[in-house]
Amino acid sequence: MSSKKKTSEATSNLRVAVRVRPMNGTERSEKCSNIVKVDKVRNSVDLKSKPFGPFFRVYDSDTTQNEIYADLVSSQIKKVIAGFNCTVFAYGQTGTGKTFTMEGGRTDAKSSSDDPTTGIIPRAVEDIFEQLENSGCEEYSLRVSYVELYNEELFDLLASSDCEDRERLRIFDDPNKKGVIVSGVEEVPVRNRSDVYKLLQLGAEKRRTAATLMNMHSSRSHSLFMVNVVIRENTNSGEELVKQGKLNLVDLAGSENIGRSGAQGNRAKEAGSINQSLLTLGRVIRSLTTNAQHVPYRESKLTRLLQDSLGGSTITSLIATMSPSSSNFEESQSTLEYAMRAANIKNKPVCNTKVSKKTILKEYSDEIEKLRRDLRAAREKNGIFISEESHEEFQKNTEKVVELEQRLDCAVDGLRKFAEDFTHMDEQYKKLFERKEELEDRLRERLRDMAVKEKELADTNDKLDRHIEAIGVMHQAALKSYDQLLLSRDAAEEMETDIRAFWKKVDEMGNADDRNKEMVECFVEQMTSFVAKIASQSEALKNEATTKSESLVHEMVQNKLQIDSIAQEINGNSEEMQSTAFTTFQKAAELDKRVAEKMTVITEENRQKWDDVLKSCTDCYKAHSTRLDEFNKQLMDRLDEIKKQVSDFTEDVRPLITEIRNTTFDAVEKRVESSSANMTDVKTTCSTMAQQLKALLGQVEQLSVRVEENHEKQTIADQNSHESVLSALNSVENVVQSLEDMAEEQCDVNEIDEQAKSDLEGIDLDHETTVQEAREKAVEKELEAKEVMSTMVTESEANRKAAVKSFEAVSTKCAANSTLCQSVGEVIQMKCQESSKEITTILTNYAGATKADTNEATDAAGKIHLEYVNPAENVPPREIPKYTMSSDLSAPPEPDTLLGEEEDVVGSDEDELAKKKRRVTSYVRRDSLLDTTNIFLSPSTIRKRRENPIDEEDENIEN
Ligand SMILES: Nc1ncnc2c1ncn2[C@@H]1O[C@H](COP(=O)(O)OP(=O)(O)OP(=O)(O)O)[C@@H](O)[C@H]1O
Repeated sequence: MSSKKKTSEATSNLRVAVRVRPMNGTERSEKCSNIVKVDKVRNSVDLKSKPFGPFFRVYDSDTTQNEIYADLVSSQIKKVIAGFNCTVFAYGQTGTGKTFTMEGGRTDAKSSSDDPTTGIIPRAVEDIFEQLENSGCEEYSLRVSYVELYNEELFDLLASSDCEDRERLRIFDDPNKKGVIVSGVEEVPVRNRSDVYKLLQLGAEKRRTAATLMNMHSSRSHSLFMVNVVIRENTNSGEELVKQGKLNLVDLAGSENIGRSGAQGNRAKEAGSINQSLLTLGRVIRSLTTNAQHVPYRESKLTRLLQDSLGGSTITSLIATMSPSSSNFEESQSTLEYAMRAANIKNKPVCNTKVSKKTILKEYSDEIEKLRRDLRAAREKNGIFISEESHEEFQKNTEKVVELEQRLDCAVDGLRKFAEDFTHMDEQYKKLFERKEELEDRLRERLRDMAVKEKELADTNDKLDRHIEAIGVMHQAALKSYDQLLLSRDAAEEMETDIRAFWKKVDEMGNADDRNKEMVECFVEQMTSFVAKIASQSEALKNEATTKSESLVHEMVQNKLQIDSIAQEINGNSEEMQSTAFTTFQKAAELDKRVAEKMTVITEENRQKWDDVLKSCTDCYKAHSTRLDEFNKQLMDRLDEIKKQVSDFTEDVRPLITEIRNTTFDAVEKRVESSSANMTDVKTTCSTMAQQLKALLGQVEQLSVRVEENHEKQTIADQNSHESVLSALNSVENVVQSLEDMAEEQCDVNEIDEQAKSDLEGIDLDHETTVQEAREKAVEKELEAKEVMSTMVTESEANRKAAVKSFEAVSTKCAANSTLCQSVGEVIQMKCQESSKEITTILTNYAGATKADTNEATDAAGKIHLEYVNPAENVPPREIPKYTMSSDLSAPPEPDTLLGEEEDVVGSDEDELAKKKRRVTSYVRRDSLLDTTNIFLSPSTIRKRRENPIDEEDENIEN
């Protein structure tokens, strides 16, 4: 009611979410591209890479209806139940999914579980019911109203009247609140979930839709679905408090480009009206976000209806829907800008406080009374308007009367609804009370039952205590028996073990005796055969040894004879070697001597010849040089003479110059001829000298070959002198050659003659020096050769003497060895004969002794008589002694005697007790009987059986 006090929360921004629907068939067929990217991390949307946001939430085309509801709306339902007013509205371009988001995909759905495309409105109502039930709230009332705003006219979608004559609804400002009152709207009570689906279907049928180019079922109006929740609480003082919350779910008509949507006629008018109201909404949003002084709520009915949701005390969420397609770029951009702006709107949510029933009734009656008064006054006022001028005022007053009447109707209607709600909640309370009574009766009955059961339980506990006591006594007795049995059984076990060991030993001894007897018999047999074998083997050995020793002696005699002959041979050989060596050494000495002498002679001859050759060579060169000098001199004289004649002629007879020239030419020719002749002589002489030198060279080579053949050692020593001789001869040859060359050259030029002469002189000089050096080297080498020879002769003499000495020593040793061979051979022969005799004697003795031994062993083996005593004879029979039996042990007390009489037990309790009794009995029996009869069970087996659950034992016994 108007006078309800409210508690406020902190300021909060409008919660704006953006939802992008999937591409539709038209967009896909037109091959439009996706220009929208949803960033769920940053809660922003990129449109053609331009970012918008951040928003409260962003949902891509894959997001389900359920996800959006759970994420965005569910929390608001809690607030509604807590007493807040909440609004969720969808805004966006036509065909982008506002109706799909708010209402869902199907109109015939029966519940959200039946259809996953179910929208926010049905889910919200379902959720309200669920949350009310879960919160344990028993007294509540839900009313829904559903209106549409079409062409700036408000119509009730739940009114019973037909489509055509639907009554327009009026809106009044609520003087006490920031909102409006919709006069005459149906507020249909909803008692369960399915009611909502029916109402939605009814509303959807009435809502104005039409096919446009953008949407086959385009909503041509804005729709507002309102849920009013009234909750009653009863205080301890018996006061009734009422709490109210309201949920507005708004599906706006889509903003549209009339050109693109193809709207014409009525459709174009609708679109214009839709765009107009959306424009006003935009202006309101802008004013709210720019802190403008005036907010134009009153400019459209839409903004009047949403006044409290925009900048008021309502908790508001806006879902901006958009297409991903490039074809809707501009509309999408405008939607996102709109959403960005709306996100800045600040609301101050206020919680409606709980008001008592009395207060509400008083408020209603006060308001109705006031309205009646006002109405009366207005009607009375109408009665006094008589003049024409006051007609306008009359008109105004009439309107006021009508408004007051409607307000009064509203207030009365409100009171009626309140009374209805209360009646409904009273009914709920009555039902609750009845249920409570019923529950209390049941509780009392249960308590009575419980008292009886407690008594029975106490009795049973007593019995159980006695049972437990009895079981304890039996258990002690059984334990005692068990301990006794264990002791007896341990003793018996020990004895049994001893007896078994004894019998085992007796058996083992018998077996061992059998085996020993067999072994001794076998041994005697083996010994006998062994002795016989030994005897025969020793006889054979004796015979074989005799044969072998005789053959050995024979072989030794042969060997001795061979050694004798070898010794004699050594003797002969040593003598022969001695004489041969002597002769050889003598020959070698002589040879050495002869070689030395011969070498000396050859060397001497060689030197002599070499000297002669060199001397003749020197002489020859000297003579040649002299003759060359003379020739040169003659040549020069004659040239001087010619020169003189030529100069005389030139001076005396110039006209005869030609003749003189000819004469001179002739003279020159002659001189050249004579020079040629001289040259030929010189050449001949030179070639003769060369031949002589070559012959000498041949002799020298022969000599050197001989020297090489005679003595190899001398060759090494002479090698150096031979090489020097060869080099000297080479240089002589070179000189001869150069002399020949020079002689030829001299024919042409006097200067060359001069040069040749001086060269020749130089060569002569060199030659002499070389010859002299060669001579000196030859003398040196000869001395060296002689020295080597004498050293060699001395060494060979010494060697020879040493060799003779060693030969003598060797031959002496050979003779001694030969003698030793002979004597050793004789000793071997003698020893062999002796050994042979001894071996024969030993073997004879051994054979005799072996025979005696074997006879003795055979006798001894024959004398062995084995005695066999059976250990199993004369021993007590194999019987296990008898041990203490269960009858000798003190029997455990019977459980019946311990438990006493059970006459007072009846019915099923008797069965129960009998069962327990049986279990105890079986337990005792099992412990006493099983343990005593199976005396040879191992302690671990018995322990295991004791530890088995009684029920299992029971089963075994019963089986
Ligand atoms: N998220 C979605 N997933 C699947 N289909 C969708 C989705 N959103 C919208 N649609 C489909 O797109 C079509 C248009 O959606 P809807 O009628 O809800 O748009 P609108 O915004 O209410 O349009 P108008 O403003 O013209 O009434 C429908 O067929 C609907 O089923």
